[in-house]
Amino acid sequence: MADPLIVKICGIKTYDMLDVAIAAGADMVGFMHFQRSPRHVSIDDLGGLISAARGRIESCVVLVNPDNSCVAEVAALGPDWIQLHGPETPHRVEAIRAEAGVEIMKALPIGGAEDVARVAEFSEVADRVLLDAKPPKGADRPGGLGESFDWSLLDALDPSLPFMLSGGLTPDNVAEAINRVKPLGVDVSSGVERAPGVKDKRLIEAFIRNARAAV
Ligand SMILES: O=C(O)c1ccccc1N[C@@H]1O[C@H](COP(=O)(O)O)[C@@H](O)[C@H]1O
Repeated sequence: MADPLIVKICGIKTYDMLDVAIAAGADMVGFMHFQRSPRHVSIDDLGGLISAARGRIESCVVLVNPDNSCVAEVAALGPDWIQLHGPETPHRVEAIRAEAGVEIMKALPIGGAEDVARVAEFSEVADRVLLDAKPPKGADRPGGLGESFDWSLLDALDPSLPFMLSGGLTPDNVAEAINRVKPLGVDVSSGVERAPGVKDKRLIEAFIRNARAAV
């Protein structure tokens, strides 16, 4: 039997939406810790959200090119995962993984064949890779822009490399994405919001329902 699809709802900021994601059957939630994000959660608030998730759903804190003190501070809160969503090199991912002692998901921007060619080196040093759309030049953040990428680029990927898919997923396109790309899991933020940083219960439920129905 195929592995069950992992569904991650990212950019959760409130206890209500954490409860919604859990009740709707998500496997993971992501909390952003990046000042420029409309989903930014402070260190103080992260602690409470991670504790509220513990034992109910896997939690993941999203960081962008963090320094060692930020990694240590976040790891001490006890999330299941840290997602690295910046320009971290394979060497840096390896160092953070050793330092943090939690599982590491490395997000990689995909905009062309050269980006697909780099996935394998990160698969060796991270516990999981997440493939996201490459942000346009001048974007003020490296993700969470609701932009998708050309999924056919992934045809060139070694089929033995598992990955999660993100970037512009919505309740309307998630089934098509799953059938086309056959990812280990799917990750969404903007596509389940009614405004930047404001999650919508019905969209979260529809996203998870449509993702589960696709497999
Ligand atoms: O959400 C953000 O603002 C963000 C900021 C910096 C790095 C990553 C960010 N979000 C992550 O990007 C992917 C795709 O998001 P979307 O569904 O296209 O909006 C996802 O992992 C977000 O959590």
